[in-house]
Amino acid sequence: MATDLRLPTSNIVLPDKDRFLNEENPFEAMMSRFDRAAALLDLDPGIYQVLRHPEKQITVSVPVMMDNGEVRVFTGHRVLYNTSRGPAKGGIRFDMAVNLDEVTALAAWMTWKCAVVNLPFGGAKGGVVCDPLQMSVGELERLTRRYTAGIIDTLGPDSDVPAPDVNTNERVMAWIMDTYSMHVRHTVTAVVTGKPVEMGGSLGRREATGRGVMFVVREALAHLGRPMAGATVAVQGFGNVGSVAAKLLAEQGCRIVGISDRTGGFHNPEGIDVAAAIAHVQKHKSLDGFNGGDQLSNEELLELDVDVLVPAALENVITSKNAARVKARIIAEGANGPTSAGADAILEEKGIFVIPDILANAGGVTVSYFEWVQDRGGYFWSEDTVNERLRDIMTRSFQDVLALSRQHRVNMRTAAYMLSITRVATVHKLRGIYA
Ligand SMILES: NC(=O)C1=CN([C@@H]2O[C@H](COP(=O)(O)OP(=O)(O)OC[C@H]3O[C@@H](n4cnc5c(N)ncnc54)[C@H](O)[C@@H]3O)[C@@H](O)[C@H]2O)C=CC1
Ligand SMILES: O=C(O)CCC(=O)C(=O)O
Repeated sequence: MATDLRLPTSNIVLPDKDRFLNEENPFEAMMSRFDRAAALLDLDPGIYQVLRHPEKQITVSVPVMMDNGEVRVFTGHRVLYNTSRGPAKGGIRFDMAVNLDEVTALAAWMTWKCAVVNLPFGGAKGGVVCDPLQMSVGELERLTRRYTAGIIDTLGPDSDVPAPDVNTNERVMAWIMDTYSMHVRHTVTAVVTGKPVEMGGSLGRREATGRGVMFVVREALAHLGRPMAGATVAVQGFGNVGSVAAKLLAEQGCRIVGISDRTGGFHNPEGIDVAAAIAHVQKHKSLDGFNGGDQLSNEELLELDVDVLVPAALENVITSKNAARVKARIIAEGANGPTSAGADAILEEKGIFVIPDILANAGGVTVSYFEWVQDRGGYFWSEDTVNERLRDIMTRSFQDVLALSRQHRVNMRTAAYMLSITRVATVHKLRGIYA
């Protein structure tokens, strides 16, 4: 007879949700999806309580000597949401909008994301409240090193492994790796992923999130019986995720008819030259001044009549305020949390097929996992091997979530949460721990 893994029923009172009432609070957005899936799973009440709370929240003050001699003190956070399945994994962002609720939500999303693609990681996220676009390279390096020193106790290849996110990149990861290695007095490449290839980074990591978006869009179009060739696509955000997704979707025959970044966007029904847009951004740091077609706002881009919409910039760009006007047939969430919980029902009613963030943008952390494996093994793979293994994981995960959504007659987001919560809860039960 199989071992009974059920835990004793808990009588802990449900937490007060009042402090998360705002539709656009990312933690609320995450938690309302979690609650819906948990209810369908009939989750053990004790495990339900555990999974509603972050394991650890760290806040540090980060003093930095600016180039003009002034000392400024920045605030940084690192949140470990759940580590039952393995070391905490998740990016670090530098942005003025960073706050503890947002970082906690992003850390929870990392937990579900790693589980949905079945990586042996827990979830974490970090952030520093700053405007990196206004800082010199020297100031950014000092900020990064001091922030790393502030959170050093959590970091390590077996405990907490950062990666790039909004406004951070390979260079920032190199500084984190170096600062950590100096503290422990030997080189530890596996303490961060998304590093330069020359120092233990993986081939294919830079493109991995956008490539993963391309793979799930390909699966979704096939599922809906639509051809990839000629499918029209609009992409919001033209950074790491958006620009690579646009490039690879165009290579697959899609027509990229809309792109945007923080400076605004362009619409061209004939198709935008994505390579030229990437070259423009490399030279000018934004799409501003690019000759890409008719100018349009970010709000208008989201409402274009396209086959596929890829929000790949920020949270909460599709909310109950504009969801009714979204005309895309498929939304592939390249960003984390681009759709508010309030928008979910509206999109579902309109019959829009949403590939949720925790699945659609999991390509990045999947290749981060490959990088961690390669660093620990000291043996590096070819780019083709990385891309093939990424394709296999993204395709299989899409099909796993689709099968569950059909079985339970729920949308893809609820199915993705159900799959990942089940995987995390199962490990909690097996380990016999509540925290
Ligand atoms: N880099 C990665 O591997 C992963 C990133 N993500 C998520 O994807 C999203 C984008 O991340 P990255 O591409 O890495 O960041 P990035 O910093 O490389 O690019 C961000 C892009 O968004 C644009 N943007 C900023 N504010 C905007 C606004 N108000 N309206 C329109 N566009 C705006 C920027 O101009 C830039 O083009 C974030 O939600 C991030 O958490 C998710 C998984 C992995
Ligand atoms: O590559 C990673 O470890 C995490 C990337 C990330 O922050 C994300 O998927 O949101």
